[in-house]
This record gives sequence, structure tokens and C-alpha cells, in this order.
Amino acid sequence: MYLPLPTPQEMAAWDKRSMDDFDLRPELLMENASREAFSQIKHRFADLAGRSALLFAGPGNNGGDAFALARHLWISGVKVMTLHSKRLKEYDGASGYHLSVLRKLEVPYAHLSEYNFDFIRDVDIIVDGLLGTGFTGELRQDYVDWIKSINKMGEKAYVISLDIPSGIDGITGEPSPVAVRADDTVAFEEAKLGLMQPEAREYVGCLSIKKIGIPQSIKHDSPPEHYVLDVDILDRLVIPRRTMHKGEGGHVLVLGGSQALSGAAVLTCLGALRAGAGLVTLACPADLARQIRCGWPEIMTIPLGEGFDWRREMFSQLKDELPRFDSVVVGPGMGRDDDTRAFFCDYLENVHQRTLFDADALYFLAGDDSLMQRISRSSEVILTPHPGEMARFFHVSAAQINQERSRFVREFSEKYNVNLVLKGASTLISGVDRHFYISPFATSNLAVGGSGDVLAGIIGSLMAQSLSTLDAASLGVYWHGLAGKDLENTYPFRGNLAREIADILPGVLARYKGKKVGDRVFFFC
Ligand SMILES: NC(=O)C1=CN([C@@H]2O[C@H](COP(=O)(O)OP(=O)(O)OC[C@H]3O[C@@H](n4cnc5c(N)ncnc54)[C@H](OP(=O)(O)O)[C@@H]3O)[C@@H](O)[C@H]2O)[C@@H](O)CC1
Ligand SMILES: [K+]
Repeated sequence: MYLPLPTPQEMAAWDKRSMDDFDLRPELLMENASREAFSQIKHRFADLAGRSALLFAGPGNNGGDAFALARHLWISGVKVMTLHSKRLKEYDGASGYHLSVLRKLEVPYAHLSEYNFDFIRDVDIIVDGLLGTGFTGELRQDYVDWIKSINKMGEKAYVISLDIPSGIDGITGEPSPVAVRADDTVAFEEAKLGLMQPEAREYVGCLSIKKIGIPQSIKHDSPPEHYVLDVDILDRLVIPRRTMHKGEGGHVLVLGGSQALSGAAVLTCLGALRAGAGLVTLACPADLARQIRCGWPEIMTIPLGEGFDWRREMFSQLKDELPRFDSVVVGPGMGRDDDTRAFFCDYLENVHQRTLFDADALYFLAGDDSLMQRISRSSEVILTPHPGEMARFFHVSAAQINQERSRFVREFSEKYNVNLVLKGASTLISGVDRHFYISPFATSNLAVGGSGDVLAGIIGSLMAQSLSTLDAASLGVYWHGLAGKDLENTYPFRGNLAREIADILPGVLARYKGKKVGDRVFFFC
């Protein structure tokens, strides 16, 4: 359901405890790592004998992984050349051990700085073992040059990165300033946080996670802060009983819509219905409700007051009805004028405990900290801003939010302690459980007006179906992402409508629920 995403520091701590507490030798972990990478290469090349491989071995243990892998390739009849970044006598520890075995086998090697890439004709396999989780800061110039050489040769050759493409920051996922573009990345034990950031996406290729023998108890005792959502989160949705009645599907109330933006509220209702809510009611100004009722018979309405505009006094009409709903989504297309704000403030005085705040509700909340104080520290509410909406809370630009998504999400969570979904490529969720959950999906098919409204409806629907708010957010984000990913097949150049995201929800659930994907991170290819 959630795969751990350790930072390089968290990974190093696990590594150290494996040695200190369990006497697991680093040579052994390195051997396991290299065997996993080797089996990935065998998976790609049916017949390895006679192939050629160029292995780049950096100064640390990532380089040691490459030395051990060179041995497996050599024994399988591959023509191997191992290129090392520092002088042979400087390698010690586990890397030194695997290098010494390699030398006894008389596997060819050369110092990277003395090697002339112009002599390379065709090479089948390039192994990137330059830098792993010990990489920090900006690449030194010699590494920039080596990485560029790998990428140039990689236009024709197969490139496999060990643990993480060299040059990718293990936390932010950014190339610093360049990085290896891999066909495959084999992450050892767990995927590192940086691998799941959108910035790393075009470098990682197909990502697989291979266990190398770190004891479970270590990971259990020191869990990481970040996780990536996995396909089996769909198992949270059970096959409905044949005899169920619509009341058991949950009843969602949507508060939204205005004359200019009635579509947003409709899309939220549609998202909720397609995500299985038994009943969906839209409460909005009376004339708007009448219009919407004509085109959407599945959506029930509560016409408030009269006309098309929100008014404070409309809330008194709604107040006593609130308890009959299982969840409330407030904000889509609601508008931002003072009367709407007054209505919203009255709603906050009587807030339904399971409320999702989106769109214009976030605008009001971001503009007045006293409003945020009314909902802070509630585990049942959730906010679903896009970067622009998040930016208002911090008085920064959307671009600044995108540059440091994790930091802003962390600050927000620490200040208000509510569940938060920061939308965008690789949507980030922070829960009141103090963990962070990342969506594996980054697809342009979700970058369309109304997509966020649909997501609000999906999460609202799941909240009404008795999932915890955090589970509803995680499952909703995954399901929405899956639908977007699926739309790539039909609309590789985009052009899908937001309503189509909603419409295919039941179908993608039926197709992907229960799907086994082995060690591979689903769709991360
Ligand atoms: N976790 C585990 O259980 C297991 C982990 N394993 C493997 O170990 C890897 C982590 O190994 P690690 O810690 O030795 O780090 P790693 O990235 O190889 O090298 C760090 C060196 O890089 C250099 N360097 C740093 N920044 C730089 C820069 N900006 N520009 C240029 N150079 C820079 C710097 O060296 P310097 O040249 O400065 O002395 C630094 O010392 C991990 O990813 C996995 O593959 C497996 O063996 C199985 C068990
Ligand atoms: K690497």
C-alpha cells in the first residue's frame, strides 16, 4: 500500500545498524545488490555471452557495487571494461574487497581520467556505478564530463543505474546539474526519496526495487518519513455487497458553484458519484441549482435562498441539514466575493467534522489565519491546494512552492496539523500521522481544468464511505492518477476532458485492482 522512501541519511542509518546490530558485512550487502542488478540485466539480454559492457565505478560503495557486478558479467562471458574514478590502492572496505577479486580474475580495468572514450565503438551495456546515496551538492567537473559521456553512449547502448542515476539528488530528485539517463534503475532495498520526485522522472527509466537483506526489524524500528503510494492501495475498496442500499455508499454534500463557475461543482459531484458515493447533493444558490438540476438528474440539489449569488443568511437553511451527510466538499467554483466569504465563515462556525476544503474555500482560508485556526488540529478535515493555492498561505509564488514542495508541506503540517494534499506532478500528501505520501503518477492528462474538482469529489466520496480521511486522500490521489495514466493510452497528446477522468474511474479500478507488479514500481517506466 505504501512503499518506504528513505532519504540517503535514513538509508545510511539502516545500513549502519545492519552492521552494528546484526553483523551483516557490507561485502555481503554489496554482493546482494550486484546480483540484483545482474538479474535485471539478464532480464533485458536473453544471451549475455559475447556482449560488451562498460562499467563506471565511482569512489564509494556505489562503485563497489559496480566492481561486484563486473565479476558477474565477466563470469557470464561478457567483454567487460571497468573504469574506476580513483586510484586502485585508494579503494578500501567492501569496495576494495570486490575490486581485489576482480583483479585476481584479471578483468580489464582503467582509470577514468586516463580513458579515452573516442576509442569506444559500440558497447551493449553501460553500468552507472559512479555515485549513489553518498552524493551531495553539485557534481565536480570530471563527473559532469563522465556523465555526459555515459548519456552520449547511452543513445545507442542500454544504461543501468545502480541505486540511483548518478547526479540525481537523493532528496530533491534534481540533476545537479546533469545526471545519467538510465533505461533501468535498480534501487537497493528501497527506492530513495529523490527517485520519486518529478524532477528525477526522465532520468530513472524503469525503476525496480530489489531487497538486499536489510533486516525488517531495523526498518520497523526506524521508519522513514516518506512513502510512495502503491497499487495495492486499491484493495482498500472492497467489492460491494449485492444487497447494499444506496445509503451505505455514503452521502456527500458539495457546497460550491457560482454563475460563472457552475461546472466546477458539477465535476466534483461527478467525481463523487463515479467514486461510488451512494448519494450526492449539491447545495448552491437557488437559480443555479435549478439550472444544474436540468442537465444532471443524478445530482440532488438543495436550492439556497434565491438568485445566483451566495448570501450569509443561506447558511441558516443548511445548518440543521448538515448532520445527515457523511462528508462535505466545500469550495469548487464557489466564487470569492464578500457575501460568499460570509457564508463560508458561518459554515466554519458549524463545520462538518469530515470536510474537504478546495478551491475558493482555500482562498478564504489562506487570507485569514483566524479561519485556519478553527479547523487546525482536526484529523478529519483535509485541504487540497494546487501550488497556486498553497502559495497564498505562504505569500510566495507557485513556482517557489514547486521548487520546495516538501518543505512547504512540512511547514504547513507543523503549523496546522491537518491532512493536506498538494496537487501537481507527483502529488504530495501529508497526514496528521506526520508522514508524507507521494503519488507515483506524473501525467499531463491530469493537467486540465476541472481535474482538481474531480479529485475533490473522489476524496469526498471515499470520506463518506467510512475510510479515514488520510486513507481517503491517499486512495483518491492514487485512483485519480491511475485514471490520468490510463487516459495517456487513448489521448497521448492530451485533449481529454476532466469529466472523462471521472467517467473512467470505475473501469480503471476494475482493471488494476489486484494487479501484481512484482518489484517494479507500477507505471514508473
Ligand atoms: N545502504 C546499503 O545498505 C548499501 C549501499 N550500497 C551502495 O552504496 C551506496 C552508498 O555508498 P557511499 O555512502 O559510499 O556513497 P557513494 O555515493 O557511492 O559515494 C560517495 C562519494 O562520492 C563522492 N562525491 C560526493 N559528492 C560528490 C560530488 N558532488 N561530486 C563528485 N563526487 C562526489 C565522494 O567521494 P570523494 O571523491 O569526494 O572522496 C563521496 O565519498 C549506495 O547508493 C549503494 O549503491 C550497496 O553497496 C549495498 C549496501
Ligand atoms: K549510480
